[in-house]
Amino acid sequence: MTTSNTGPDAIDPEVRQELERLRDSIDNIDAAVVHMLAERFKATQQVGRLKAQHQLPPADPSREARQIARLRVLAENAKLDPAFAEKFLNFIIGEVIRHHERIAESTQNGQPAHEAPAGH
Ligand SMILES: C=C(O[C@@H]1C=C(C(=O)O)C=C[C@H]1O)C(=O)O
Repeated sequence: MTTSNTGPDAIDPEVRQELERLRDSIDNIDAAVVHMLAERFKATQQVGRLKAQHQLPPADPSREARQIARLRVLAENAKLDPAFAEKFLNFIIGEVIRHHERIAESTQNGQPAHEAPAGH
């Protein structure tokens, strides 16, 4: 990235200060999102191991439908686009199901369900 319309020289100092303040806030929110996602994946990995040990299927579409309905209401109340919230949750759930499939495979192969970081 050699060109940018937010380079320090081009911006009024007051505008730059406001931009920095907002970006600090965005950075804090992004950090919180990462930490919350890490906690969520820790919980879903445990669900995956439990399902594998008891031969339960990796995906549970009825649970997903309830989560999506609930999240859409939460999003609407929070003035967040419910379609975006649904897409975001589906993206995460898709990754969780892939993890559960992998845990089930390795459990069937006699390997202990190991503690790989989520997404690996
Ligand atoms: C975590 C679970 O497994 C899957 C993943 C889900 C999720 O990430 O919220 C929800 C339902 C399942 O398809 C579960 O069954 O609770």
